[in-house]
Amino acid sequence: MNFKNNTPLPGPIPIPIFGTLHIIGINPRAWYDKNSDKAGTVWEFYIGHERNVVVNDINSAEILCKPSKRIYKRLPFPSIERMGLGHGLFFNNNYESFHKKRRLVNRALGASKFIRGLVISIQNIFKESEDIWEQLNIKDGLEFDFCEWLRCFLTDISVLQTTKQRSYTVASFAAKDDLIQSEEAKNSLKFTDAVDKFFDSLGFFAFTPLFMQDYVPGFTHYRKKCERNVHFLYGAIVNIINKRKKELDEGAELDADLLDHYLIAHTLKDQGSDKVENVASLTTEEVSVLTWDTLLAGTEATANALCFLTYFVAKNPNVLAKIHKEINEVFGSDPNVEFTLEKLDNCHYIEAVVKESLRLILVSPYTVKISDENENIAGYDFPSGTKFWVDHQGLCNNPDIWNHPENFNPDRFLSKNYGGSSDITELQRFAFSPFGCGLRGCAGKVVAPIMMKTVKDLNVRINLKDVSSFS
Ligand code: HEM
Repeated sequence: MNFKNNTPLPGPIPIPIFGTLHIIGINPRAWYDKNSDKAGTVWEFYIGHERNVVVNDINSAEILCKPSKRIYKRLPFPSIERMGLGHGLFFNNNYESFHKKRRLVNRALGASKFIRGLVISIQNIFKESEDIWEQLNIKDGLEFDFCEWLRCFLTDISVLQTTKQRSYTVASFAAKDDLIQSEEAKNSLKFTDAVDKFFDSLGFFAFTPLFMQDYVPGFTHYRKKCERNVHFLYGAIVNIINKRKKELDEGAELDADLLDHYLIAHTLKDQGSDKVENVASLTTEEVSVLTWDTLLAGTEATANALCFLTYFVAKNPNVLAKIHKEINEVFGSDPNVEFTLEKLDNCHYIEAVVKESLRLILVSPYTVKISDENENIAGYDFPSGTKFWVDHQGLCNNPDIWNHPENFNPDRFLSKNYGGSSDITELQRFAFSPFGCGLRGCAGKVVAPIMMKTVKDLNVRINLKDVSSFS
């Protein structure tokens, strides 16, 4: 194993097979900060024998974040590609194929019919949650793991929007399985359980060198277990798609959700512009992988971001009071009022709260960019194929860019017209990167804040008591 390279950089000393993985420990951020403090703006570490370069300065980030065909590849997941999931969007590092899928996903997620449908689904599933709590006859309040509930809630929404299927994770969570007796509910729980397991395995797939996954007994056993889970999940998605294809062939009405969007893309039923360009429609396999990608990319990230948001709001009663005030002004006092996109657009303060929370703690603190050409970054020459880590958490919390970045201050994102102090500079606009950057930046970056706003507005109906103990 050879750790020599043309541009030696400071960084922890690697060992064969593990590289520097074994010393990262359970708090990768602390490890990262320690190395950055010691080594400065550019340093390196190794995943197995693969070199990874960390860059912390804004100029390097600007180069790596440019939307350019030169730097569009993300960290490869060879074992996931081996399972056939590399030709969708998230794990796709083939430019032509990625570009075709990305345009399609952008179009699907940006369609106003889709966004309106999403807002309605969120309200309906929230109402179900409220009904379940009522059925459980909860009078004096309910203590529950709010983040876990959010995760279930987001899972039900994402499954519905991407596969048209009802899942019952909220019901199962709130009722502790009592209300989940039907075959349909049991199957849906198996499906969402497999989704959870896939998330759990992602870290393993990303950071365990292929050699270890294939040849070191404990690791090989775990890889096989994860593969069985992927095959189950993938098979379930293919079944859903075949069923829907048949319904559409038999003349079923089109819905505004993602599945129908992918199924009719580039066919005669497609009202979008791509039809004109004579692009081939998607195969069942491609629709399955795209469904997989949008289901998985959106759920966990949004649920985690909402957990952080709730934490900050609970810790800042003055912010909660302002949210209540805005909701009363925009929606009135009737808790059953329908949420519309137009009304959500008027929630300027809540939008600022969402942004500030996304800035302060990032769901994905780093992204990895791989250049297809030689690059000169921070004064060093790097060969093509170098893996660069961009520190978005650092960009969003850099004291040279943000005034008191450690404070939770939604006013910094609220325009003066609405009582805030916002005067966001070009540099801040660039540095605000919770959704990553460049060609591979989050495909859900428009829809995610709308989801967060809707959920937050609805959540205000849950009385956050005893906020001091919220941790
Ligand atoms: C607050 C919620 C979310 C956060 C913080 C978030 C963050 C991110 C980040 C950091 C990336 C990687 C970007 C990069 O490599 O530069 C990403 C990719 C992606 N996200 Fe999100 N995301 C969120 C919600 C969503 C939602 C709701 C969807 C879709 C329904 C979605 C779909 C995607 C997809 C498809 C990709 C892969 C894009 C590509 O490879 O071209 N995300 N997201």
